[in-house]
Amino acid sequence: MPEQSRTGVKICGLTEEVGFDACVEHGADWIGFVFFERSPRFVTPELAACLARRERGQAKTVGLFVHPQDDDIAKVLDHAPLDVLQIYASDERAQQISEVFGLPVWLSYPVAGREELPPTCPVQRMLIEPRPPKDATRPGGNAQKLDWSLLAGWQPSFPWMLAGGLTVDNVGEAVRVTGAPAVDVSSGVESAQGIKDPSLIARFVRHARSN
Ligand SMILES: O=C(O)c1ccccc1NCC(=O)[C@H](O)[C@H](O)COP(=O)(O)O
Repeated sequence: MPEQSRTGVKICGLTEEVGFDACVEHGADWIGFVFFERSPRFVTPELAACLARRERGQAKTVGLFVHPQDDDIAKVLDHAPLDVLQIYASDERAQQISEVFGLPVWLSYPVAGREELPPTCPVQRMLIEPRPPKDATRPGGNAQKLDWSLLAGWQPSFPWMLAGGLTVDNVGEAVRVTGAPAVDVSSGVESAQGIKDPSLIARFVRHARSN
């Protein structure tokens, strides 16, 4: 977990060793694996397990699931020991998943307006990101930026994370404008969809914590 005053950083959608090692080397707090088959970042449980074994003790692993059945999660956990489950589902389903698997759950919470910001947190953390475009093939990982002004002055009593369209060039401003205690990125640190760029990862982590 990041120190209290230090912005937490999650790098999501790891698929290969070079990118994974860069996350570890440059101090990412969380490394995400996408178990959504239509994503260019999809990994099998076996590949996730193979990559996770390269972790050297600091970063936590996050498994990302979209409206999963219990079996979908169980099959992954049979191979890959995950520290956190990031879920796209209802509040109630996210709570149920946390109870079934006894793991911390983060609920991905797409918003389009300030009135949609969550008043409560049914799980361990809310991941606030933009509602995907109507033609999107996936609910996240679309390099789509949220209007950060929606979050100005929002100070929930629960842990949250900002995601969506973050890059090495805008993450510092995003943290300053929103006060986000943690940030999440996928597209913004890639040289191609699903391929992470180690230098972008290094710069993103540095800029996220430069405030
Ligand atoms: O990353 C994906 O391909 C993905 C696929 C399906 C559901 C969620 C997905 N990503 C979720 C994340 O947590 C992303 O890191 C987040 O949406 C930010 O993505 P980006 O705007 O590309 O930085």
